[in-house]
Amino acid sequence: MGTFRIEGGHQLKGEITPQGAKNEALQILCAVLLTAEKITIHNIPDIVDVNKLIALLEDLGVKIQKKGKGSYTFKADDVNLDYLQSDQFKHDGRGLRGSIMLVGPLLARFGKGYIPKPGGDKIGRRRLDTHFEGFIKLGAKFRYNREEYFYGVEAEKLKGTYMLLDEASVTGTANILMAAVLAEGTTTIYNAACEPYLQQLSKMLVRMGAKITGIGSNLLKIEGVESLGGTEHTMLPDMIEIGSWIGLAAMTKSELTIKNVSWDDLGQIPNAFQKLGITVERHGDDVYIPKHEKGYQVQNYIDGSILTIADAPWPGLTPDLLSILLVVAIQAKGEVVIHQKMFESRLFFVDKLLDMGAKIILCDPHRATVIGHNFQSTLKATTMTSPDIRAGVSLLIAALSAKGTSTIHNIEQIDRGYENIDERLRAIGAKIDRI
Ligand SMILES: CC(=O)N[C@H]1[C@@H](OP(=O)(O)OP(=O)(O)OC[C@H]2O[C@@H](n3ccc(=O)[nH]c3=O)[C@H](O)[C@@H]2O)O[C@H](CO)[C@@H](O)[C@@H]1O
Ligand SMILES: C=C(OP(=O)(O)O)C(=O)O
Repeated sequence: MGTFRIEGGHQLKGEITPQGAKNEALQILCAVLLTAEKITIHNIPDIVDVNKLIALLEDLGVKIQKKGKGSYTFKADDVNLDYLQSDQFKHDGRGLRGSIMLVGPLLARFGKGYIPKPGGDKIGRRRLDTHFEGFIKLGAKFRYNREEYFYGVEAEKLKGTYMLLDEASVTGTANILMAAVLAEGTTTIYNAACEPYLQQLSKMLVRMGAKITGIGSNLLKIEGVESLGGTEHTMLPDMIEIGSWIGLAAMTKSELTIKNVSWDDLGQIPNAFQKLGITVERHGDDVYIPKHEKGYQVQNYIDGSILTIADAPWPGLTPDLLSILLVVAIQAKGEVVIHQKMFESRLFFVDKLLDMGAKIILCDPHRATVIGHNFQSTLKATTMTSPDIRAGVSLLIAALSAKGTSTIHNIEQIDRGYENIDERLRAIGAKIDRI
């Protein structure tokens, strides 16, 4: 188990460039299975989950060449479907959430897709019904081995149809979309998720020859084609990382420039931090956070009632930033309710923040009320364990703002999604060591 040692209480300064988006990378990498032609991808983040998926593709027989930092070519012209029944696949496929999106492309191109129950954050129930209901609607036969937690779908030829998803699942929409592009006839997906990750995937599929309309909306129309060709794709910057650095800057009273953020793809993210009173300035395509010498004051609603920050499917606020917004609220002036609607076990990490001296009431598993210190009291350093990727980074931000030296164990959770985080934070003045 890896550990970070963090000496808190230092202001940071400088520029930080976000990595390529983790959740986009997981979709885009699975899409390479849809064609026998070469696909070139740039800005792939060097993080544990993505590297695990690249290794899975390699084990499936995809020819992979590294062309430079973050740039790879992929050629899936000789896929080894037997690997899908191997014990190694049953073990390795479990290692991350994103592996679930191998199923749609495999089903579409080869008529069968299998996956063990995928991993990812333990943040509450993470069901897969939406994915498999979609495949069944397209004509696939579904089977599930309860003993091995092994899912499978098979179909000679998928047939386009209309479907209304039971929820706007991000990976579910990507999976069904990747199956539908090679189905016979027209598929309509209503209540589709439309995060920038999905917009990017859709645009890539169109460049490969797919016929998709409604990109960016919750109504996708896909006219199936016989086959797809190669393309080149560049990942957007990771919006969750960008949000993490905004929170870090405010909480440590640091002046920070976050470079090349693709501002127009950030949706509600700047707005959510601004509601906490944080100055988030657009400088070209950079985010500039000035030093918050006098702190930041939570904005109430027009009628004076207490602010609630809640997640929602895109274009609502992503749930992946709520843990970070919660931590940043600890030093705000005022009160805020953080409502994590999607996941039921994602707020339990507040216990560690209470140990550090934060004023938080966990109202129920989904809601926490934070009463800000307005920097009148500093958090105390402590020893903690990272329960999931975003809670891990939130604890890291808390530790960097705290008085004294903290330790965070189980940092593998953080490495799952943040590239070389210790080195990049040291470059802007953080005192952090990997021990
Ligand atoms: C690899 C990857 O891309 N992971 C992301 C993906 O996970 P993932 O695709 O697994 O998450 P889903 O979008 O399927 O759903 C996440 C949770 O939200 C609930 N839900 C979802 C949609 C909805 O309209 N209402 C609702 O309550 C689901 O029941 C589930 O508990 O999307 C999540 C939601 O943005 C993010 O937290 C994850 O980082
Ligand atoms: C929940 C997350 O990731 P995953 O879906 O990969 O567990 C996340 O990125 O915050």
